[in-house]
Amino acid sequence: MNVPEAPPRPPAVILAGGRSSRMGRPKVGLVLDGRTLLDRIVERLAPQADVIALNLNAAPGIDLPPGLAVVADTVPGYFGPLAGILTAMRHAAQAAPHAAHVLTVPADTPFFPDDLVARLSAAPDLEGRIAVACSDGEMHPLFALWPIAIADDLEAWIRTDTKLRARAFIARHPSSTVDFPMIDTKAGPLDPFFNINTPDELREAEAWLQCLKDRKQ
Ligand SMILES: Nc1nc2c(ncn2[C@@H]2O[C@H](COP(=O)(O)OP(=O)(O)OP(=O)(O)O)[C@@H](O)[C@H]2O)c(=O)[nH]1
Ligand SMILES: [Mg+2]
Repeated sequence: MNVPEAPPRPPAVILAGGRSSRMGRPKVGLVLDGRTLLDRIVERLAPQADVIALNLNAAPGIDLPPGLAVVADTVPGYFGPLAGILTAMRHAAQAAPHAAHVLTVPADTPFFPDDLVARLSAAPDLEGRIAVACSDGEMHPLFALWPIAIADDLEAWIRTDTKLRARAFIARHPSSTVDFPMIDTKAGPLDPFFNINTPDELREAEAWLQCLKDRKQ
């Protein structure tokens, strides 16, 4: 019997290298219903990814799980999320030398889909292509599979471009967008890529989490 082969799980890097200035403290350590965001992200990522690393440029303010590699930006200076993506590519080239793509997910988005990798990696003609998530008509450039081979181009872009928009970088390369559905809850549709940037959004996330729990009962 031919059992279809599962696609290889990519190396993954959790992006948490920003300043968290709107929140006022590192977002990885925020507690949502008794568990840190980092815990929640790692739990959701673990079945989908091969090796997992955490991109950080400052102390996280919490104890990190043992075995989680921590990588600071390879081009220091807070050049934005693209610097974290470059760091992810450089790290993956070392930590998973046979991988063609690296997955990135930001640390502040606790409800991201548990079939993120399955669906991104099913994008047609993936070789050499960026596969990026999208919901409700909006692209989420930090949820993507990135060809590791474009690291040098990204580094040159970071060193020369002034705006450093992830969408503009994606437009330089072949890419596919993969659409993810909203999650139905009794309070209305929840975007699985809802992200937490402010204390108000942390409270909102608590409310959404309750809706998700009610949904399971
Ligand atoms: N490596 C790296 N990641 C960054 C940088 N700036 C933002 N990010 C990451 O990009 C993602 C989206 O950024 P934001 O949601 O704005 O997070 P932030 O920059 O920490 O928060 P603010 O300072 O409030 O804007 C988060 O996962 C950040 O950690 C950076 O300079 N370097
Ligand atoms: Mg954010």
